[in-house]
Amino acid sequence: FYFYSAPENFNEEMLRGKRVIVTGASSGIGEQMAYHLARMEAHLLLTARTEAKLQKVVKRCLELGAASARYVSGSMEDTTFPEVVVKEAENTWGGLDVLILNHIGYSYFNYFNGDVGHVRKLLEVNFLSYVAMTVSALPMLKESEGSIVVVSSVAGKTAAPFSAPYSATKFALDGFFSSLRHEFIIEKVNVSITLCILGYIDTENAVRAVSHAIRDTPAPKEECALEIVKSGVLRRRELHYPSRAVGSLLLLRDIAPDFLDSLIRSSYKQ
Ligand SMILES: NC(=O)C1=CN([C@@H]2O[C@H](COP(=O)(O)OP(=O)(O)OC[C@H]3O[C@@H](n4cnc5c(N)ncnc54)[C@H](OP(=O)(O)O)[C@@H]3O)[C@@H](O)[C@H]2O)C=CC1
Ligand SMILES: CC(C)CCC[C@@H](C)[C@H]1CC[C@H]2[C@@H]3C(=O)C=C4C[C@@H](O)CC[C@]4(C)[C@H]3CC[C@]12C
Repeated sequence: FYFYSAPENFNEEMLRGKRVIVTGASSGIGEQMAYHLARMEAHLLLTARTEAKLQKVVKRCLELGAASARYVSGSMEDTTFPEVVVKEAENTWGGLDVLILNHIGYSYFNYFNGDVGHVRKLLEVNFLSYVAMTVSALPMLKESEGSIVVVSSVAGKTAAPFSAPYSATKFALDGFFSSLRHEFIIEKVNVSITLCILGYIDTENAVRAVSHAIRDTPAPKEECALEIVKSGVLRRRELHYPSRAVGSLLLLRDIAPDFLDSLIRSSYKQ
């Protein structure tokens, strides 16, 4: 169906020697992706703000078998930082195979408080920096016929309460990257774009933010991270994880949107 052939089955050797950038790799799902990629013997460039955490993750990646692992620390609130990260990859590897965009800025989980400045900042960190990373990395990705992986959420396909700014940034990713995917196909640019639609995952930050308010049991971050890596390498269009829960949610969204909305509200503790 696509003009390029996408492999059917995943094999860990597909990552051996591949040059991969992972953003938001100091904790949560990004950290777990780094460990999977390390086991698969990829070259890693990790980024996030906290240098001390990145040092520990890099050390662990080297122990796990990464072909190489380094980090560059900085904040995606800084509009020059995306290019700094990509330049680091260019200088060390002279190319890039996979760009995994995963970081998010801090969101409060509550009624929208009218703080427009927060929305602006979150759009910069969660959305515009993804665009800037893609623009900088695209020449190398075209050259390698590589892959872009964009980590989003069910909140980027259907809205839930207490996450208005966050949800807006995730919807923006879908609009931008799904449009770009069309253009790549039209222009025969052989760079895949995988949008990852995740449900509630058991990362420390997410559990701290929502466990008091949400009844659901979160899915494991280790398995989630592996599924993201696999779907990117297999050049899938979208990943739905956990697959049944996200699948039913999206089906309901299209056939019974009011019912889905009431289900979502009833999953919140009163
Ligand atoms: N956990 C969940 O329930 C769900 C998560 N997702 C998505 O999965 C992805 C990962 O989420 P999760 O692992 O839970 O998140 P975490 O909060 O665990 O990790 C976020 C990462 O982003 C980094 N980060 C935070 N602020 C900035 C900044 N200003 N500039 C650069 N990096 C920054 C953090 O490191 P540092 O603080 O050192 O900068 C950290 O490495 C996100 O895209 C999220 O939207 C989607 C659905 C559900
Ligand atoms: C049918 C229902 C069970 C489905 C409802 C699922 C809703 C409630 C779940 C699914 C995705 C979840 C959000 C998410 O994507 C990531 C984060 C970032 C974290 O740092 C703070 C919490 C936050 C905003 C989650 C909040 C709760 C969300 C909206």
